[in-house]
Amino acid sequence: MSPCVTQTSLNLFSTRSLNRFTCLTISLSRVSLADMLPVLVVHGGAGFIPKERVQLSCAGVQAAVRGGYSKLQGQGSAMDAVVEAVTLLENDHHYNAGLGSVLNAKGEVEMDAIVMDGRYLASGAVSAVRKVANPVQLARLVMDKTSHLCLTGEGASQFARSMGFPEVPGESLITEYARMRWKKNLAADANPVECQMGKMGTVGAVAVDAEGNIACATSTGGMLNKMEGRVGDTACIGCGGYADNRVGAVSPTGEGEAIMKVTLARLILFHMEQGRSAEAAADEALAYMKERVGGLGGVVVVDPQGEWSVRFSSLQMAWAAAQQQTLHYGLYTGEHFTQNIDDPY
Ligand SMILES: NC(=O)C[C@H](N)C(=O)O
Repeated sequence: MSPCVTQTSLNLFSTRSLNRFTCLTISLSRVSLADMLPVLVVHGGAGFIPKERVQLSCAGVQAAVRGGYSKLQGQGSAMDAVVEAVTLLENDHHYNAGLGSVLNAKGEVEMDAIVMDGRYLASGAVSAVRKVANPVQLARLVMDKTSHLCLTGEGASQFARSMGFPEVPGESLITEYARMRWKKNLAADANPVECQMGKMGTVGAVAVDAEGNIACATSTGGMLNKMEGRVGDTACIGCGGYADNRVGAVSPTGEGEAIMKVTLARLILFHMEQGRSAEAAADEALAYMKERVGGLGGVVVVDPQGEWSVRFSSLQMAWAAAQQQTLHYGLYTGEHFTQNIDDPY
């Protein structure tokens, strides 16, 4: 189909002085739906990334968006794309998901993940799961092979074994960096939540495929030095993710307990149902979370037309998006770079 873009404007502005949120909007007028789709948006966690990890954190989200977008350009669905992107990020030790997850109070890895398919409101999740390299793929199996929405702990492990899902030694998911941060936060005067806000790193993705189907996926090691058995927002539908073909999809990151209190993903879609744009809805919900429960975080959002938004109330969030053969990416407030998706890094 020949492109019928008659006017495309890219608005990027920081409203930091007003509300301290990064505001990023792709606003397009008179663009056919076929030109806007497919689209994939990926995040690598809201927080602050130490200088020495910035470059690789940014490279990781770009690689993930390229991997997921190539699925969308082939026969892949939105679900295939978000699972591919999140799998790549789980395998990258620079993020708090899969390999490199933060450790719980006992010094062990326990992870949460969710997927949601906007066609049927189908969803699958795992919580407090161990010895699994790619929890997002196990979450997809929960969706595809069970009548349940979430399996936890040992039950999730048993299900994984029954499906022949590969088990890895728990130790193999632990990095030196994660162990160092765990030790540091064992000190009596430590503040793990504060420290975590310093370096978050949950990963997530939202996508709309060429058919207009919408999906989301999120994966995390949770909060630093959390209690054993703690279940965070990521495993909970409407909190750590939501996708509905009629409205859009959201993948959040941030302080899990705050996200759960305001059911952040569903709250954003509720605002979109009331007529707000993806950007305005995200902005309103993040502001509400901050004001009502003092929580910081970030989100990636898409709507059925392929309009997308990246918003965060934290200092940074590594993100990347792919649409119309263009790679978009950024990290700091107000930052937005673009390049052809086929060009080298
Ligand atoms: N890094 C994060 O985004 C943490 C995640 N939301 C959790 O609380 O489990």
